[in-house]
Formats: sequence, C-alpha cells, structure tokens
Amino acid sequence: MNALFDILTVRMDYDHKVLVIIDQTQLPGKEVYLELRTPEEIWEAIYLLKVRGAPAIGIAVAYGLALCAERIQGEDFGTFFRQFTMLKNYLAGSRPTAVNLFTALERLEKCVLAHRQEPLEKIKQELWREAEAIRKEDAAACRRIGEWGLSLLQPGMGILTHCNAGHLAVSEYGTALAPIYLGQEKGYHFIVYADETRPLLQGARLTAYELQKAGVDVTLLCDNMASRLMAEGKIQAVLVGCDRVAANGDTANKIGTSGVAILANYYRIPFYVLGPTSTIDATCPDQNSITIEERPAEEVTEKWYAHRMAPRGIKVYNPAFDVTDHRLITAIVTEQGIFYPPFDFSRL
Ligand SMILES: CSC[C@@H](O)[C@@H](O)C(=O)COP(=O)(O)O
Repeated sequence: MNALFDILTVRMDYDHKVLVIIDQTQLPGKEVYLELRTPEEIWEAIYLLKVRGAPAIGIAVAYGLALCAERIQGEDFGTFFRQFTMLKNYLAGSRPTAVNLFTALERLEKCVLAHRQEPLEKIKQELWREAEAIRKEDAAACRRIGEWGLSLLQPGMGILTHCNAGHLAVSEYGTALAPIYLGQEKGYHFIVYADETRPLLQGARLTAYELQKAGVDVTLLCDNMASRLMAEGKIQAVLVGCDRVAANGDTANKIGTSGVAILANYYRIPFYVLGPTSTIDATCPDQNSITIEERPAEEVTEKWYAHRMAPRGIKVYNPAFDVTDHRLITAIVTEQGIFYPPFDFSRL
C-alpha cells in the first residue's frame, strides 16, 4: 500500500466529535492536522483552501453539516429543519464553483426530509450515514476512474497535469492522478510533469509533494513552460481534474487548465478530464451557467512569497477557475466509464 495514503485528507473523528483535515496550506513544509468543530471553522477551512479539491470539499462539507446538525437543540422537526437550512446555506457560501459542495449539501437535506416523520435523534444518525456514504462512494469512484484512465495510457508515457487532482483532493487515489498511482502499482513507470499552478501553487506544493512521496517520477515546471515541454515531444497525454462539468462537456477546473488544453490541441496531444459523476452538473447546460470564483488580490501579489511580488495598489485579476471548451477535450473519464464527444450529460 502506498505510504502517501496514510495521510488522510478528510476524516471524521467520531470519538471526539471533530472533523479532522490535513491543512493543505502548510504543505509541503509541514504535515499539520486541524480539528474543526464549528460552522465558522469549517467555512473558513474551505474558503482558505485548507481543505480543497472538488470531491474533498464535498466530503468535508457533508461531515461538517452532520456535525453541526447534531448540536441543534429543540424537540420539533420544524425548529430543527429551520436551523439545519441556515447551516446548510451558510456552508454553501464558502466556495461557488465546485459542484460537489452543493450536491453533498443537497444530499444531506434530502436525507433529512426523507426521515422527517422519525425522531430527531434518528435523523441525526441518518445524516452521519449519508456523509459516510459520500466518502465511501468517492473512494470507490476514484479507484474506477484510475482503472478506466489507465486503459488510455501506455507504460513510460510522459504525462502533464495541472493543479492537484490527487490523493489530497479526494480520498485515496485521486482523479487525474489515479491512473498514475494505479500504473505505478503495475510498473508503468510514467514520467509525470506537474505545472506549478499559479497563483496558489497547488501543483508545486501539493501535486509535486504527493507524487514524490509516493515515489513517482515527477518534474515540476512553471505554467508558462508547458508549451516548450510539449514542443520537445515529452508529453503524450494531459490528465486534469474538474470542479464542474456542464451537460455539454464544458469543464471548469483550476485557472490555467483551458490554456493547457489549447496547447495540447495545437500539439495534437490527448487531453483527458477525469472526475467522478458527482462533479457532472446535468442541470448546467454549458459554460455560461458556471459561476467562476474570484479570489483576493493578495494571492497574486504576496501569498507564499517572502516579499511582495507587485507594486502596492496594482489592480489584480484573479479568477480561481477557467472553463475548458468541450471541443478541446479528448475524453471525460468517470467511474462509469470513458465518455467521448459529442458529450451529453443532460440525463446523467
Ligand atoms: C479531484 S480535484 C479536481 C479539482 O478540484 C482541482 O483540479 C482543482 O481545480 C482544485 O482547485 P482548488 O482551488 O485547489 O480547490
């Protein structure tokens, strides 16, 4: 078993009734676990990317809402449901783009409504069950994504990835990195390149860290070096994760992903998006309906750096995600299989 998987991205400590996450903002320097108890702590951990990556956000918010709901006082369902809805809406405001956050919250709400005739204690138990189910489904989905993804790859391939869609973004295998970990178990010897992923450096801090820790051959590059790498013939496939896939296949993922897709298209390199079906939003027809998160200017001008990197008062453009047009995507790999164009997820 891969030693990397001893690190638990998100877990529920039932004995002490705390949500435990590894603080991803302190990686790779320090492996620090945080215990979260209150709605404010959970909201802040998601907003500040202490826990991040679409599936991991979904799991954290599901455990978080079950945890906060357990403490709701009162005897009648109406009072419970009002407070539950307030908590749910509060947590939903932490980040707007990854659909997993919203589907997890909606699953918990449906669970409450399905058990509304039962005692509140029973409803609270059911919420824990639902949150646990979300985590287990994610772990199983990632393994299947890895198997499907690996079927597209050959031993020794050069693979480029952007952002972090690995173990730290989900449970166990990851999405985009799942075929790499599975391939490693089977002796595929992939040569992996990780974009550093400005401005928050998920590639440098997280992907490079986790692949190196797992013993994968990984090389770090700045985002603006990908074209050179492709021109040198070093990349045979691009694997990326996703935060929200629209019904027509348009895919929101970390800022910079669409640029990589455009480059891959130019160099005729297959560009694969890998994610669980929980990241597909059948209600969202295309990219025009995806909300793109805008983040603080300081992430560009000073975060992670010892010195400020730009003049004070400079105007900053800092969208956290972009959308890759479906026409640039070779295939979308889910736990249900590999989907090729033309994509139509409207009935998924
Ligand atoms: C399996 S995670 C897929 C995506 O969530 C990932 O690629 C990504 O864009 C994460 O963005 P982040 O802002 O770090 O949460």
